[in-house]
Amino acid sequence: MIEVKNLCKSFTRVVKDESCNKKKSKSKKLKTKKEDFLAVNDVSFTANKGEILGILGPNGAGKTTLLRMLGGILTPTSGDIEIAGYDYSINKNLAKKEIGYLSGNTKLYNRFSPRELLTTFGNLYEMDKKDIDISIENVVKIMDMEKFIDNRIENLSTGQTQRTSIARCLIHSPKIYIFDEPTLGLDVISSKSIIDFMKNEKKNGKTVLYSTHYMEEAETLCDKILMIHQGEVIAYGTPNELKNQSDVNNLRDLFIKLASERGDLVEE
Ligand SMILES: Nc1ncnc2c1ncn2[C@@H]1O[C@H](COP(=O)(O)OP(=O)(O)OP(=O)(O)O)[C@@H](O)[C@H]1O
Repeated sequence: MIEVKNLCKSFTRVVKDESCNKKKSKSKKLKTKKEDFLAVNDVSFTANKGEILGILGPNGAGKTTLLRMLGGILTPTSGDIEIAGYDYSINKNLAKKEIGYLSGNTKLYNRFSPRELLTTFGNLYEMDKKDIDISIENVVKIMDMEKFIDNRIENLSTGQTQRTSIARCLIHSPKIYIFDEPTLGLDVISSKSIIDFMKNEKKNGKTVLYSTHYMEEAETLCDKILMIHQGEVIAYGTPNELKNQSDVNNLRDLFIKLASERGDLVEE
């Protein structure tokens, strides 16, 4: 289970300093200043055992920042995270062992084969050799990797590479999966194997958190949806609850409606 309360992350960014640039100055150099902004603003939700929670939002909404905090890669500015019963602020390392985290830009070692990669990660998780071999056999079946398990990663297709990335997250049998856009850019067959995997793991009582731009995919797959926009939660509930509350036919229409109500969609 994942429980997140009032999570915030602020970054500092460099912006144009309008007050200086308006003044007449001999220097043509653009004046800039540093400014804090909230990429994730007061986000709270719960994802239970056997649930798939979809995180939806447009580019720059804060999905990756949120998932990176949950994956232990970024430290929150404020708020609380509990993962599989571990409070992140106290037991971060124990919590991280329960997570399989797939980032949007995971880089694999090109000269390794998937088998070598999985063995390396099994060793990093301090698994016994016997357990690593059993786990690889299992993961290869789940992700349908028999045909390419001993090929060099640099020679794999995009779908095969993505399946290898996901296999890397499974090797230590985590209770929780955090996947950042796992189906991005994949053909229907590769997407289907990843979606089937998520459905199966849900049946096995795992918690799956995944971000996507594909609203139709999330609508059919997810038990709950967290829609975020400019770092804030704009909708949270089951797909049916959300559609009924706003009297729309699908999540895409819901997003457009909510963003327009906030004045964030401009007609061309
Ligand atoms: N390390 C950083 N420093 C400064 N700003 C950052 C940093 N990481 C992300 N941001 C900013 O935070 C905001 C949220 O970015 P984030 O990558 O979380 O969005 P996203 O929803 O994952 O977008 P996409 O769908 O395009 O991947 C953006 O404005 C981004 O530019």
